[in-house]
Amino acid sequence: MIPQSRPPSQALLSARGLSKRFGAQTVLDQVDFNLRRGEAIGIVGPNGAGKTTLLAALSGSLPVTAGTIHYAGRDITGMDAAHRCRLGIARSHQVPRPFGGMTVFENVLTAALHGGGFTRTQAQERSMDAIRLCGMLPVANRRSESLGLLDRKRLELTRSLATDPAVLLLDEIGGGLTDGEAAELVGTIKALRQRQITIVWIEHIVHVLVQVAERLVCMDAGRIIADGTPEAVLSNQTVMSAYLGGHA
Ligand SMILES: Nc1ncnc2c1ncn2[C@@H]1O[C@H](COP(=O)(O)OP(=O)(O)OP(=O)(O)O)[C@@H](O)[C@H]1O
Repeated sequence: MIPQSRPPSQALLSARGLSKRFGAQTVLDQVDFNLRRGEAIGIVGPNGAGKTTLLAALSGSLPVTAGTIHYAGRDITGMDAAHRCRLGIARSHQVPRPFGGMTVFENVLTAALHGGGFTRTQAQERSMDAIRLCGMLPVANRRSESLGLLDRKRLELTRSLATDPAVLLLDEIGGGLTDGEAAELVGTIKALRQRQITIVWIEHIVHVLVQVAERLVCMDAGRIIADGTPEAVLSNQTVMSAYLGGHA
């Protein structure tokens, strides 16, 4: 028999029995999660469901209390975020965290050098490619602290892209955008998919999310309560009651 902690053979990234507790509070409760190469998954769920915590656990920025994570056939459960980033797992944060005192280009270059582990020449090329793809060229020489919210969110995406990820974990990069800006963002994410980047995207704006995600995962109270096509998940009774306030 295959041991429980081994990922299914087709999974690129796979979590088994993932739990995270903060003191007495269980924020992730025995989560199993599989991501196949090239997929685009949307993660939805009410506030406090554990979505950001799941992303943090997968990226390595938060150690888990229990469970295992495998990536490309390797157990990465104890590996830190920097190491996982070099292996191809990049994360953008819900609250943008640009390096102050640096331009947009310098921010992106720093990510490519230190997150991606590239040589300076490679890092410059990767940075320019990511900046172009994310529409940041007009602001490339601006100080990051002078950017508005939209550009700071774009910078988060650009920095993670510059590390040359195989898996991109995106946390609410669409919040607060106008319809036109959201359409631009969808265009960018679709371009990333054409580059075979696997995407996990937490987003409250579901009509934007489903333009990219072919699979939705819904979380509530630290558990995955639905996983399937957007149509199936969004019409699921348990999902509807979770959004209306009752836990499944
Ligand atoms: N560092 C922490 N210490 C203590 N509790 C935490 C910590 N981080 C998150 N939590 C708690 O864990 C729960 C899940 O938080 P998380 O941010 O993962 O939810 P979420 O689904 O991403 O919510 P939202 O949609 O509001 O961003 C919340 O109750 C939150 O208060």
